[in-house]
Amino acid sequence: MSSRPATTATTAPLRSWLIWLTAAAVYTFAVFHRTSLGVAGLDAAERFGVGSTALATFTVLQIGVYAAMQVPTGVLVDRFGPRRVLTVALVFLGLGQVLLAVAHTYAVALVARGVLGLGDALTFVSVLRLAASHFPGRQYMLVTALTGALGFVGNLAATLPLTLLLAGPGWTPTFLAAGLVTLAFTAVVTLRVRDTPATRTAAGPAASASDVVTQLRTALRVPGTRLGFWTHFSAPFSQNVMVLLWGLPFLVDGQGYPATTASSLLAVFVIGAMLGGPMLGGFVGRRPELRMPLVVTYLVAVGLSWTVLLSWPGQVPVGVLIPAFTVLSLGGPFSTIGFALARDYNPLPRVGTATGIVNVGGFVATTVAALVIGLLLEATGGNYRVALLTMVVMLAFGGWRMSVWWLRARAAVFDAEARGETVPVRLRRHRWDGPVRHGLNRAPSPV
Ligand SMILES: N[C@@H](Cc1c[nH]cn1)C(=O)NCC(=O)O
Repeated sequence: MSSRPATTATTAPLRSWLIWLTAAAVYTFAVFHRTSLGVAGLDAAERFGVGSTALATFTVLQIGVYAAMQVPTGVLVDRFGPRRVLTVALVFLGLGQVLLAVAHTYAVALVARGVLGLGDALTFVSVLRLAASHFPGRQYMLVTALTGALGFVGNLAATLPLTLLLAGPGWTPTFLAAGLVTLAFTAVVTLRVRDTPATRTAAGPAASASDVVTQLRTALRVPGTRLGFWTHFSAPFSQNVMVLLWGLPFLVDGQGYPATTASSLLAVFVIGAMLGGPMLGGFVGRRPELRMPLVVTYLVAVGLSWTVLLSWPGQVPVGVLIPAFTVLSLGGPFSTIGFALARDYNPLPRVGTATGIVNVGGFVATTVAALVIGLLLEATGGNYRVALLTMVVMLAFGGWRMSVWWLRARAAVFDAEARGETVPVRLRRHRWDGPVRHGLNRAPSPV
């Protein structure tokens, strides 16, 4: 039932690290472009003569394109190899940003952000698929976490540096330069990136529509893929919703903090994830048998954090907000355990597809939570205590589904062991695991 890695080494050579770094730089570009409207929002409103609803449409379009493209991206990356998909991603990202640079109407800008969103959607899963070929299982978690941390570099570049560029050279030169640099990076990826240590391009066989459906179904039938999906669903949405949308209004309107204090408090989310991700990745890579108990403990800590935040009488003090936000900031890093599960329980030619499925989880949860909170705020006249209860309900739902698939994934591992198959992680049997059921929970044979 285990995956068959392209590498059998216990640690990856320096060359693989350099190849991964080049691929991960594409993700840094993607996050820069993804988050660039954060500080350019007011300029965009003025340039295109639009209001806040039109601006929000940019974000909705982007998230929509991203979520819709995750499973196709996984399939494409298994079929054509990560190097080719990353090259196409850069072309979309660059063209989208160039189009935005010269756009003078809202309609053209919307098309530009859609094209850019397409490039963004192709990136993360491709980088992870490449990492799965270059790194052994015990290093994969660390590499995934480091990839996430490099995304934050793009995020940071899209804050103060971008603000200064927009205030100096202005909209067109800034976005034109960003787009052209991105397009130029296609040469670096084409020349430097190799899909596996042994081959430049690791493409799968030509596949008909029914082959693709079978590949998807097979990946979905693996309990480890489902467990990865629900882990990625449950862990990151609290962090995402706070950073992307409701963190600032909660602190300013709900808690009465000045906007400057609120912005500084939100920096905890970036710092926590950047530092916590690699630490968690390094530890879980060495002790993979502890990853699910750690996720469960983490979700309980998130539940407790929300309980404290939402039940505090009056304004929640900064001394309470910082530790609570630190806990929530680890949602992104913990969600990457979902990708490690996809990699461990699927054979290499299917890891892209499984990773795409897992990556949908967090984005579905984030979108649903953000929308429901907005609706509840409107319905209650701005009562954040009630609206943010959505987080607790979503957490309980995700935690329940995750527990169900955790038990099923464990049962599949014990059954595979009983059949004499190698398993990615040796688990200790507990009473709540029930008896071994030979022949049941049989994981699909590796393709
Ligand atoms: N959960 C994030 C990755 C991450 C790691 N550390 C913090 N965040 C994720 O799934 N990202 C996908 C993407 O395209 O950004």
